[in-house]
Amino acid sequence: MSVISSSNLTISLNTTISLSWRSSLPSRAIFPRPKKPKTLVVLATALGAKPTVLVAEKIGDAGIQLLKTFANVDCSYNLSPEELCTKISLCDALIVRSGTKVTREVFESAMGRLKVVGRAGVGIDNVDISAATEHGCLVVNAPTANTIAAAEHGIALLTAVSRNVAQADASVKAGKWERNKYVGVSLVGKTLAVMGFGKVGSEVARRAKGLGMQVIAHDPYAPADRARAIGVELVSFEEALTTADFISLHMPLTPATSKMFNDETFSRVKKGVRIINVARGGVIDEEALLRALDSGVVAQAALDVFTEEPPPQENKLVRHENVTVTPHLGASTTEAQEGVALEIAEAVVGALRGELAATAVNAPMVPAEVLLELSPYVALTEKLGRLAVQLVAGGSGVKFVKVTYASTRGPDDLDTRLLRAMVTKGLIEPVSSVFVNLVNADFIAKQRGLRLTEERIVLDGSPEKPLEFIQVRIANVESKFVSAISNSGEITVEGRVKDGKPHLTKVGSFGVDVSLEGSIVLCRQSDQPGIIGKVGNIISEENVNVNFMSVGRIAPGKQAVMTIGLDEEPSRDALKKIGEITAVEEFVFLKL
Ligand SMILES: NC(=O)C1=CN([C@@H]2O[C@H](COP(=O)(O)OP(=O)(O)OC[C@H]3O[C@@H](n4cnc5c(N)ncnc54)[C@H](O)[C@@H]3O)[C@@H](O)[C@H]2O)C=CC1
Ligand SMILES: O=C(O)C(=O)COP(=O)(O)O
Repeated sequence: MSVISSSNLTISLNTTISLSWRSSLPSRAIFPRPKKPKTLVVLATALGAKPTVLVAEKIGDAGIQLLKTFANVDCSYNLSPEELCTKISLCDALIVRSGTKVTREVFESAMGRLKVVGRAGVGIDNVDISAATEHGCLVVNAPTANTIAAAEHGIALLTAVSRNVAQADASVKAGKWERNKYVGVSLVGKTLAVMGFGKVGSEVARRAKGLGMQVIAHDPYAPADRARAIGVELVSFEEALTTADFISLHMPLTPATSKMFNDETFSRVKKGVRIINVARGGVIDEEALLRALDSGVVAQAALDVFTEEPPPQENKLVRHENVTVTPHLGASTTEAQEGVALEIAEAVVGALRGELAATAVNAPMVPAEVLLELSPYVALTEKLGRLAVQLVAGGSGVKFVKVTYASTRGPDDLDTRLLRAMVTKGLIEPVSSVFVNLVNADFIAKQRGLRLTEERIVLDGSPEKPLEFIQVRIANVESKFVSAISNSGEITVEGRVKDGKPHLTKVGSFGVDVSLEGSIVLCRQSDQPGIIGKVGNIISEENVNVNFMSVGRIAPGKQAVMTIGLDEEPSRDALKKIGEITAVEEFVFLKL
């Protein structure tokens, strides 16, 4: 049975697919690893006890209510870094805004339990994404619900600086009446440079045009047609700097944008420019801005965000008479906060349920339809990885793995990121204590020096099924089952999906056919009558059920490989007896 709720991508399948759980969970894990049916999960399998979500900063009530329908919700605000690290090992998810630093220490302190960090907002510069990825923790954000609020705040600051609203307000409240001092500048006909033409930047541009401004934008990644559609010209950084009367910042804080506005940039701006920053404090070198304000190069600045928040008391920018400040209020409207809270609660609950989050920051997004179609192949790839690595003789390290996908579909119609992650999971988990999921698969592979390359074979035929067969090959190793080495000198296993179930269809150069469930015995014997009966007897004496059996031979009377699928694990004694059958040349027992 498969269930899909199209609205938010809930998928339940009878197949055994887990992108995150190890076969043996630590006892503190709150979700028991389910038997059947299993759920296609990325991060967790929500059966049994409720997960725990720590909400470390205030979010809208609608989000909290939604979280409570699925999880135990611990709203603990103003935690010190130490308190957060202490609490986190008891939590499956953490929700923060911009005020909490989710550092490497937080992920380390979580000791594997933290499955998802939800950033209730856009900027994820307060979350150590590399550390999250390395720990297999998904990071999701809420990228759309506060766009308008941030754009409106940008416009509020733009109009406030142009008319000295904040300064004049303070002056009147101080008992003064300084009409000549606070003469402003008009916006109409002035040039506004929007730096960062994304969601917020384009909404600011749209509104500024309504105020009669000439709007230009600089954004190396923005599509020109989107700008054209709202009458905005995309220009170079240089042109934006040198022609703008007002500059409004709307790019993310990244290593590339850090201190993008510095002494050198300020030396190129039009004298008397006014700067609005509702993005991130770190995109401006604050000391350089102070110098530019003092020299009159920058006439005024309006800042909602600061390098350090809250800024220290003695911060000269905050106290500067030509600077208008607000305490990171861009997203703070009632409407935006309700929207953000719902957006992040849905993303976090979805992730805990095992859905692939649409707002994932550190994992590839795989659409629901693709996920459903690929699910049996996801199981197949993990199992092929598991089998292949168990065929490696002790002592030989796995470094070079090739995965071949044979499909009638063109490479653009086949997204293999999920399959690749699952091969990595299958290869690494049986021989280590790490757990691998879609988030950390590439990182873990790299860390272990595992080079996994992918290859496509494009077959003729109708592209109804996504894949015909998948082959996993391990090069430069010895095998404990010599017959698993194909003519190319690599351990080779190949599988297909038959009736929705993963099957092993080739080992080395031998064609086999066994359903990949339970465990299997691979056995090479000289092809002669009676062997199947002898092996079958030994297994049945153990009361172990044989679920599948196939024999593939090179030629009559020569060698054959028998593949036996077993529901339970036979005793060592039984395995020894199989090895003692005279015609059996080699055999291996593999757990799936
Ligand atoms: N003050 C506040 O409360 C809020 C602040 N923000 C901040 O506003 C910023 C923008 O948010 P969104 O528009 O939602 O993000 P977005 O991702 O939609 O847009 C960011 C744009 O910046 C562009 N960009 C990246 N590097 C650039 C560079 N070197 N030069 C110019 N453009 C560059 C990107 O191409 C993208 O189009 C983020 O930093 C976010 O954290 C967002 C919401 C509220
Ligand atoms: O969404 C963003 O990037 C913001 O800066 C909003 O931050 P906040 O959630 O208000 O702390």
